[in-house]
Amino acid sequence: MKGFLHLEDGSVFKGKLENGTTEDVNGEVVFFTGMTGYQEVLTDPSYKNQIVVFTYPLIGNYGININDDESKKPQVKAVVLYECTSNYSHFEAKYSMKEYLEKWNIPIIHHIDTRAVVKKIRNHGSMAATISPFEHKEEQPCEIFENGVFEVASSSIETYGDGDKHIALIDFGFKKSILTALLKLGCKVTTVPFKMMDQVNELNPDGILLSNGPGDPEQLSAYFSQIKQLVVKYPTFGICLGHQLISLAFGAKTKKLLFGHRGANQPVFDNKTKKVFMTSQNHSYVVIGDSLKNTDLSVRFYHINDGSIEGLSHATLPLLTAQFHPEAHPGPSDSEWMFDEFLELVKAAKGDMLYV
Ligand SMILES: NC(=O)CC[C@H](N)C(=O)O
Repeated sequence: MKGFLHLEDGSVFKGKLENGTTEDVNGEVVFFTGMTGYQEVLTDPSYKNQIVVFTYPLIGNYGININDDESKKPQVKAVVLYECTSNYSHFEAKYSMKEYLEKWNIPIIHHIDTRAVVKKIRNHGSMAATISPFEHKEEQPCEIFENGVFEVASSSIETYGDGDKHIALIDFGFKKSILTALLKLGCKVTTVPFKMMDQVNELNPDGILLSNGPGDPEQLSAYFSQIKQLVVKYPTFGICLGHQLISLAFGAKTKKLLFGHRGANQPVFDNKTKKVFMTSQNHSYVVIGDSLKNTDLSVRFYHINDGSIEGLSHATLPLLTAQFHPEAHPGPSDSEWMFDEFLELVKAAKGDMLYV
C-alpha cells in the first residue's frame, strides 16, 4: 500500500508501506550509514522510539538469524529504506527482514528516496517524523518523545558466568554484545537495572560498567549523585550513554549534535596510543569539551571527522569511557581491546573502598 513519510520541517516523501495500519507512527528520524548490521540496529535498545533511515540501498539480503539480536525484540519505531529484499541468502538466516518486522507490527516504508531524506536531516538535524498512509496531514509532527530508557531497562538483577572478577553491568538498555564481551574475558557479570543502582554495593563487584541506552542523558539527572558515588569507588567503564552519564555526574555538560553519528566506519583518535581506529557508533549527544575544565576528566579519544569527544579518562581514578561501541555488533572490532584495558584496571585495583 501507498505510504508517506512526513518530516517536522513540512517535507513529505512518498513510498510503499508494509505492516502499516491506518494509524500514524511517530518517532525521531535518524540515519544509519552502515552497509550491513541491520539486525543489530533494529534490536539495539538505544534506538528506542527512533525511525531509522538505512542509507545503503539494499537491506535484508542476508536475512535475520537467531544469534545477532542485541535485545529480545526490535526496538526501532519504524524503518525507512530503498529496497527491503525478501530474497535473502545466508546459512544462519531464519526469516526475511519483512517477516521479522511484520511479526512485531513495525512499519517499513520502502522505495523512498533515502538520499533526499538524509540531506534534509543533515541540514535540519534529527527531526520528528510521522509515517502515515495519508499524504495530507493537518499538523506537522512535533518533537515530543518519551524517554525510552524507562522502557528498555530490565526490571530484575541477573547473574551470568562464574569468573574470578565480578562486574556489575548497570543497565540502561544494554546491548547483549557488551555482556558477551565481558563473559568472553572470563568475568562473572551481574546486570543491575539502573533504578536498582543502590544495590550495587551489596554485590561487592570488582568493577562496574555503565551501559548504552536511549534518549537524552540529562533526563537521568536524578541518578547523577549515585553514579558518582559508584565511580569513585570501583574501576569503571562507561559506554555511550554510560560515558555521557559519568561526564554529567562529574559536573561536565552534554549537547545534542545536529544529526548524530550512526554507522560502522567512524574514525576515532586515541590520545594515549596516538593511533586511529574505526568504530561503530550510534549516538546523538556528546560531551561539551569546555565543560571538562572544572573536572578531573580529560579527553582520551576524539572523532576525526568533527573533533567531538569520544571518550575520557580521569586524573586519579581507574576510569575508561567510550562514546563509541567497543563491543561492535554491528561494525569493526578494532576497539575490542578496551575490554582488556578495563579488565587490567579491575585487576590492578586492590579491594573495596580503595578510592574514597
Ligand atoms: N548508544 C547510546 O548509548 C546512545 C546514547 C544517547 N542516547 C545518545 O543518543 O547520544
